[in-house]
Amino acid sequence: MSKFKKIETPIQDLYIIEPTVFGDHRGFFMESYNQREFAEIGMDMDFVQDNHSKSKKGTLRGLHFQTEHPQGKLVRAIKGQVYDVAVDLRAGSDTYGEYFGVVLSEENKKMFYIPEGFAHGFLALSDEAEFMYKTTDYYCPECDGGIIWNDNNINIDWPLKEYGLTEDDLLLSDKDKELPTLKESNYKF
Ligand SMILES: Cc1cn([C@H]2C[C@H](O)[C@@H](COP(=O)(O)OP(=O)(O)O[C@H]3O[C@@H](C)C(=O)[C@@H](O)[C@H]3O)O2)c(=O)[nH]c1=O
Repeated sequence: MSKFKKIETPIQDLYIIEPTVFGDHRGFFMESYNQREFAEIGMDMDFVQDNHSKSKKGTLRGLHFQTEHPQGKLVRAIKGQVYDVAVDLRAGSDTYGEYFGVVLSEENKKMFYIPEGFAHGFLALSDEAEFMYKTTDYYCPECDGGIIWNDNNINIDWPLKEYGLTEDDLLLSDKDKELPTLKESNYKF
């Protein structure tokens, strides 16, 4: 049996992955990725890049995708917690324009697999949040695509109030403040 548990979400091909955590008097050990064990649960992809970012509470990064060289992403929080969101942008998908969000934290150790064809973003919920992820294709700055975080039609229920945040507290990059709505961009993979 695989060391990784694959949990379905309401959106096809979008999965939460739970690792097996071995705790003892020293702390814990877990495999955060194992190609063979992932293949056992039907997740047979090749990762080529690992990323690590640190964010202050209220930082919102997203919603991002690459138009060419789309990236599948295996994401997790290694410090603090984030609300992580994927938006389905696959042409012909029954759930096109719909999102699914999940809290990923240092404590719950959940991972989220976001396949190619989705926009991705997250909100840092703890004073500091460190985020690590693997990607199936390389970073391509000239392929940058994105959708604005508060798109009315996608209507993401970002958990601001629950974490003592207001919209005024949000920290966004200049680039992310200027992203179009899904309607404006009409992007489909
Ligand atoms: C994403 C990325 C950025 N960079 C550089 C470019 C820039 O100078 C600096 C910060 O880049 P950004 O502002 O785009 O970083 P950020 O806003 O954290 O972008 C990331 O957001 C999350 C939600 C994702 O899903 C990722 O795929 C990626 O788009 O890091 C790389 O060198 N390699 C990379 O893979």
